[in-house]
Amino acid sequence: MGNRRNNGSNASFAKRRRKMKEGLDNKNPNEDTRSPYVTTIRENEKFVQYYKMQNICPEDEWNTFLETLKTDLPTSFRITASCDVEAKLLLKLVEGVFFTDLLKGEQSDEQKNSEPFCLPWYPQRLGWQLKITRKDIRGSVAYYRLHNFLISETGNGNISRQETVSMIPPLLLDVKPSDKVLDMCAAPGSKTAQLIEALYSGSNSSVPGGLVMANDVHNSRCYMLVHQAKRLNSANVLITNYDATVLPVMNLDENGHSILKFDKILCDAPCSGDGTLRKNADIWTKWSPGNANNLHGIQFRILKRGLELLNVGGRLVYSTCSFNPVENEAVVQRMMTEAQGSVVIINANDKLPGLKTVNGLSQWIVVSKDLDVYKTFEEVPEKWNTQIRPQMFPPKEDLYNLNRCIRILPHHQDTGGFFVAVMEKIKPLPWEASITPSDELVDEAKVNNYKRKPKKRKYQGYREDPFIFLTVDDPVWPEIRDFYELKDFPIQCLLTRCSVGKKKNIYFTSPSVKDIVKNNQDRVKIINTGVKTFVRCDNKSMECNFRLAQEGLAGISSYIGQKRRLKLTRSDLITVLINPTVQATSLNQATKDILDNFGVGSCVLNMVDKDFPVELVGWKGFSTLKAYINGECRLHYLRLLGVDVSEFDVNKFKKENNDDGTEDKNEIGIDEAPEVQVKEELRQCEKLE
Ligand SMILES: C[S@@+](CC[C@H](N)C(=O)[O-])C[C@H]1O[C@@H](n2cnc3c(N)ncnc32)[C@H](O)[C@@H]1O
Repeated sequence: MGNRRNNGSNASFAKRRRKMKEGLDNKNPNEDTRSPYVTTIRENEKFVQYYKMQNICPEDEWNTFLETLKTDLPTSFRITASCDVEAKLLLKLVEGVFFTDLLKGEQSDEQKNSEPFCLPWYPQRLGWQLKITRKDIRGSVAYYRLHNFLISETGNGNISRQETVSMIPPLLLDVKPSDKVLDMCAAPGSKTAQLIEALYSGSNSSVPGGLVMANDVHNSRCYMLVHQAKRLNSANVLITNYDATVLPVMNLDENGHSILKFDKILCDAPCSGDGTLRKNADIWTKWSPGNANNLHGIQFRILKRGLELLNVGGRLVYSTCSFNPVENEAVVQRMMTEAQGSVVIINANDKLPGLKTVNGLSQWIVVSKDLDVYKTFEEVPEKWNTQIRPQMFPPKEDLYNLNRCIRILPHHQDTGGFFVAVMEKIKPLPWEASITPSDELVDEAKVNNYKRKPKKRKYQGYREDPFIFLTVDDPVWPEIRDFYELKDFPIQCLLTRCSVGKKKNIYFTSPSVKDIVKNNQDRVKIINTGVKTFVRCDNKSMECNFRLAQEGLAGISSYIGQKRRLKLTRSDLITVLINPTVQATSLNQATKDILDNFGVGSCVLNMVDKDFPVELVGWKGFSTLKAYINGECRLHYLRLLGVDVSEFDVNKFKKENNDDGTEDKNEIGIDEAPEVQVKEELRQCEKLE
């Protein structure tokens, strides 16, 4: 258990064998030169003593709890819920093609041990767990197809590989399409992705009314959020870079008369992370009770700011991946004391039927980093007074229903550990009652001025380009509007990041996000927003200098007229998806006839099917048609259309064993940018003439 081999896979062995053949390496291939196993120590006496005293786990389960913590974490993933139709089709594939062999019929021992199972509490059967680890999947011949599928669909945002317990907090927030949602400590963003998906799931609009603001204090980690948001192609997301304890309020108008308060807030606080011991085994050696004491203060301040930014009637979920009551119940209790009845803890236990949890604690112990136990703050020696605070101690009686919080223990469902509290704000916080929106801004300005005086703050990370919104008199607008026959288009929702020179990419944001960015970008550090929608492609054969981008198509499709739309049959669409470029003559006669009179350039390819409507960006050449989408997206739609794409799968095990170095993969994807292709066609026509 817990063995890690440094750089010693079969793959590297096979590679070396090949190199030998070529005379590049004169080592004996039969000699195992791999470095020895490095054993990770999964023991910590203080951890055992501490948590036994804390009673986080029933006594008779303690040994199983501890033994489970020492094992590797199984793999889990979930299917993206944004689009119900696609989610159902993907689920059918997962349960069919990928899991049939594992669920029934002939099974190897390897497969028997790794049976996948559906997480009973995850809606619509979209959450899955396998009994084997990610490393096992990567290293298993039986699983290469599933592994390839997961990677391929993850890249395009159709599947998310996410730890099982991490899926819980966003579900408990119960996000609706119209909700304004804040994710305070969001990076790397697996929960943010779930929150974004929830906006779309059940919405009857491709641009829901709500939004997700994802924030993180670390500039570099904010770019992980940009990556997450990009996978989901949402116009309803903005990413900010702030210390969540002083997250500024957002103006909704120029004068600051109206400010943004959120309906749902996720406060997934930074924590000591001992719930992730199965994944991050190095925590075993670093673990100390002092870590939790040091984090309690910031966790409390983040939670407090969250509740300040929450609407009355709104819901906040506080979560950590730590077992420690000092980071969990003690933080919640401290907040409840300050909130003086304006916040209630609601029962998280019955919200996800099938999820096994234990109730939050109402009693716990507070210790020094040396494990000295203190019953009251008065007993704490002065030297620990900055680390151990009076508010960390448990209440004499549980006035706030701390037992309604939940803890997930690893041995109950073969997962990581987690803590969640669901809170609702039922009236303004005591110190909010007399504050008007403009007071909040004035107060904030005072805080900022005060902060700036002693030390000029250095700008952290990249300086972002401004977000420049288009207006009706923008010179590029008429050509875009006319070419795509855009009707009643909210042009004020289009933006660029180019302050000088030609506009390159044009992004689309939802109206709600637009208002926030416009009214705050001068005072708040916004890292990213908008989904790429129009891209400059200077091509003389096309009447407009901007092509459509697949990423933004869903958001603007309803405004696009018929002139640039092409209806395809199912078989036409499959042909276009399989081949990088298709001659019009190889399509259905009716499609070919339409194509004869269809102008060159960017267009929308529609497969009109009541069960599975598909809409893709295409490119009409002089006599050709192609889908202007990436290779993974092609594979995704081919899979959903029921085409067997296994010929495009790379069997890395087989590939490694090919002594001649040949690959077994058929490539799929765009071979050349359509504009290059058109130029080539033009040259060919000129030659013929
Ligand atoms: C537990 S992780 C969040 C995981 C994330 N919610 C997810 O599901 O992918 C905590 C995050 O909080 C961020 N963080 C730490 N201190 C913060 C602060 N004062 N304000 C905002 N974010 C903070 C860290 O950079 C880290 O990304």
